[in-house]
Amino acid sequence: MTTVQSAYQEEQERLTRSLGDIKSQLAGIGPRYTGDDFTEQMLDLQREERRKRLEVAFREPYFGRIDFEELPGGEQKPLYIGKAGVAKQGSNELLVIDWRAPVASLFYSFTGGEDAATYTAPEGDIEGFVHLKRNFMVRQGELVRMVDSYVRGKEEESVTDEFLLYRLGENKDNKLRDIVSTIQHEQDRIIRSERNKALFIQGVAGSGKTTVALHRLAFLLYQYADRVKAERMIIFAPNRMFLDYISGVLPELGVGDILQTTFVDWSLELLGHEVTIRSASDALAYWFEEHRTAEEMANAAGRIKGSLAFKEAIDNRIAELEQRIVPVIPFEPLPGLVLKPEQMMEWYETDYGDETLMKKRDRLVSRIRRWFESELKMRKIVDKKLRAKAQTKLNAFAKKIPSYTAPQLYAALFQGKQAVSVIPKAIASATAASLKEGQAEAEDLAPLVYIHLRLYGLTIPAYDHIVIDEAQDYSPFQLEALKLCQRTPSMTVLGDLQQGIHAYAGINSWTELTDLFNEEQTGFFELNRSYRSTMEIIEFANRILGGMGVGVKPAVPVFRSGDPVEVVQAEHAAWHKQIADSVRAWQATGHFQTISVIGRTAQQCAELHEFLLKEGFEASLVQSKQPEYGGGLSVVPVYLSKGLEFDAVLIADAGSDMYTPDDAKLLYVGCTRALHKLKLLHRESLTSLIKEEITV
Ligand SMILES: Nc1ncnc2c1ncn2[C@@H]1O[C@H](COP(=O)(O)OP(=O)(O)OP(=O)(O)O)[C@@H](O)[C@H]1O
Repeated sequence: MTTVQSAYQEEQERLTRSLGDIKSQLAGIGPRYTGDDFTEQMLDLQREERRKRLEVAFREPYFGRIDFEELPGGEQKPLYIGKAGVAKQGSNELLVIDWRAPVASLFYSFTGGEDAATYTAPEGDIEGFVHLKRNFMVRQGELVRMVDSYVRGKEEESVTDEFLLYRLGENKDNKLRDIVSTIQHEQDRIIRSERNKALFIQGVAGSGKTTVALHRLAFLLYQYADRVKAERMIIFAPNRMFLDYISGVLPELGVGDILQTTFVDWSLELLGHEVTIRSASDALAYWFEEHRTAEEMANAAGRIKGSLAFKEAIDNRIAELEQRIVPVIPFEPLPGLVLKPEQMMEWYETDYGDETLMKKRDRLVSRIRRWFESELKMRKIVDKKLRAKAQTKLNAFAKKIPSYTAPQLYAALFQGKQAVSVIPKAIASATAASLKEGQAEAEDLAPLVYIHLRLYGLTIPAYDHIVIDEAQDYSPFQLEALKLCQRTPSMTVLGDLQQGIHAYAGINSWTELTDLFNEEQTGFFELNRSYRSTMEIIEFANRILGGMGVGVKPAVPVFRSGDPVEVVQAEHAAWHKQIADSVRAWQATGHFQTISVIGRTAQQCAELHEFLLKEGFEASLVQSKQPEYGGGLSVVPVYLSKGLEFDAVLIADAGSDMYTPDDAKLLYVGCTRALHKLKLLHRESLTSLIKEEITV
């Protein structure tokens, strides 16, 4: 038997022993408690937590091993690393170390070399030699793959990326997956970054931004278990379908209860549904079903309403309102009974210091009412008529102390002479008209939420951590609103400017968002390696953006080669048939689990979908309101494909009439969805965004 074979056998035996241990621990947990005793219920919850951890461990106890010799004088020890830490039955000795534990960081940060490696533990930096770094793949209790990526003294034999390449070469189903076994060093730095920061991540398509953010949540919950609670964490994603797509990762990492929502849904809830929103699909249709120029996007209402200039105008308006809260005239409900403005100001300033504006206002009104009641009592005013008259005066006086809901104050910003000057007249009057009907646009939500929070404060517990995915589509104003929902900034904000297809609402530069935080509260990371697609696909997609000029950083592919990208001219009459033939040929290989036909508009996709159904394909049509992503064969409008990925992608029509020079980001998004296979058809001449014809 060779050394490799015997090592493999030893590992298989250890695996079998570990699984046996975990199984018997699971069996020992016993049935669930269903009685009324509170202590028992608490104990039951703890047992359930443990059961879940053990179940995760039973599926795949560990994926890595690192042999570490702590200096000075420590023993060389094998450490097995898995998704959930497990102690040996009846002992404190660890069978599996949680991937988030300090020592496990070595598994991700160590990239070879004979020098001592270091990791940071609560007691300080720990130094030592790494002797072995081994990757495993365990399926149904069997060791199916074992790769040594580092063996001390035999570095020439180390194969750093083999395991990663194997994982990347696999097909994808309808859900994003965890990457604990192959987290890369540059990703690990982000995941393990300290808590009290607004962390910004600019990452190219497929660099693992979404995945990394989810792993970061799991890390924070582990590392700061006493200060961070899952129910006080929130993830903002672009739409419901995307939330469904990422929904498998956190449970697989043993994390539950994190609120996952869209900014629109969250805002409407916070505003108590006082406004309704024009459907997101209408806005998408406006921007994507017709050609819109870059200039139109740059001057869109969303950009202006999302700007800091608008926020400043609102801050000024709130400051003015505050000036008007305390009456400047005395209140005299009865002749000779006078409440002076100075007294009201004193109450306002000294008694309700930190409260929000409308709370202070309401307290002031209550205080005046209490003063009124006690004065009447003291003066023994019993005459009913006199009392009623005084009461009417009180009510009239209280009414004059301004009170606003967020929609009321917001609407006032667009009306008549009082309209704020930063909003162009046409936009102001359109907004005023919609608000009259109780309707708002998505871009009105950030200012509305901001006003609501400034007037009434947060009525839910402040968030411990906020994740914002696809943050290039967020305005500075949205972040300002979210900042009010945290005690200290603790955010992970991720996106890719190169995929900023919603430029009518988002940012052009990260500084628009990073400038909202103090420098010491901010961290900025870039991820330039792309893990999703083959080299051929990434290089092809990079060339689409290449024409955009300065500031565009090309994605760096992992060395994973696949088929060349195909660009094929289609005859008008044969276009449909060519689409069906391509899909059929891909399906026939049996290599691809998810295939997407990506169209330019929702209408084109609906037609293609109908055609594919007629041809006998089982295909789903992705639409903007969709709550779920089903995998398999799907037809997707390009602007809804962002964030998703498919084994094979067919860009249905990359003609010059479909993708104008302004649509580079859109086409880039479409092409970078493909993992293994990318093909583009075009009926008219090929879009000028693709410089060279790669035809087969
Ligand atoms: N370290 C890794 N090991 C294995 N797979 C990885 C790794 N990092 C990323 N991936 C894979 O790369 C793909 C892209 O990841 P993800 O969707 O998180 O990237 P993204 O940067 O958010 O992409 P995009 O901006 O294009 O939507 C996923 O299939 C993910 O599993």
